[in-house]
Amino acid sequence: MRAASENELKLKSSVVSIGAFDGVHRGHQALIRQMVNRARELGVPSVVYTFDPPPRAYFQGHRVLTSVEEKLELMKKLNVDYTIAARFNKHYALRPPEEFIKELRSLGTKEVWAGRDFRFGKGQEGTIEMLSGYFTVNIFPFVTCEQGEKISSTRVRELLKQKDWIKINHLLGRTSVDTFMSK
Ligand SMILES: Cc1cc2nc3c(=O)[nH]c(=O)nc-3n(C[C@H](O)[C@H](O)[C@H](O)COP(=O)(O)O)c2cc1C
Ligand SMILES: Nc1ncnc2c1ncn2[C@@H]1O[C@H](COP(=O)(O)OP(=O)(O)OP(=O)(O)O)[C@@H](O)[C@H]1O
Repeated sequence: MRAASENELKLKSSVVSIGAFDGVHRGHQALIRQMVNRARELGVPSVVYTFDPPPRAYFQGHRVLTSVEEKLELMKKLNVDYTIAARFNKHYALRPPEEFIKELRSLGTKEVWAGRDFRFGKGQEGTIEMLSGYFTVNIFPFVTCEQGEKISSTRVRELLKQKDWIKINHLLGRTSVDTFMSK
């Protein structure tokens, strides 16, 4: 797997998932596995397009669950071919959805895999509907925990405040104490 900044990577074809993926929790993992399987099926590279820092950390000062280095490692374990970690700053956040779509086209994007709440571009103006005008967009169903609640980075952050390691590990699908104890 290779890491790249935005605009550097050009591909003839690919299947792509885009998101903050902070925590790389079980919901993210399931979505990415599905995207990787689909890329294999089509015989094209799989791409995760993520952000450093996560947009919520940038705008709302939320605690970052996964460093960019750890995220790259986790994507490698999920057999992702390319992970793009775009530097999310003032300039980047102002990019209109059309510009982001242009960038996705330069990745030869054949299919996008995302959850139904996915938004992108300046002021979150970009929608799944807009994306569907350019690419085949597949909506992946939300993975929930036993209580039926959607697994989310937000939920992991809440549990972190309560130091509920058992639930955190359950939502992440891995042991996390070492990672978070040091922060
Ligand atoms: C080019 C670009 C510009 C963005 N600008 C904003 C913004 O102005 N405000 C905002 O809240 N989020 C912005 N975002 C972040 C998205 O709303 C969203 O968090 C991101 O696409 C990741 O999706 P996810 O939240 O489902 O992980 C931007 C994303 C992209 C790709
Ligand atoms: N539980 C889940 N099951 C399947 N897909 C998910 C799940 N949670 C998020 N996704 C998808 O993963 C991508 C990245 O999502 P994102 O990083 O915003 O995760 P999140 O857990 O919803 O974060 P936050 O709680 O900060 O909003 C999006 O396409 C989103 O729809």
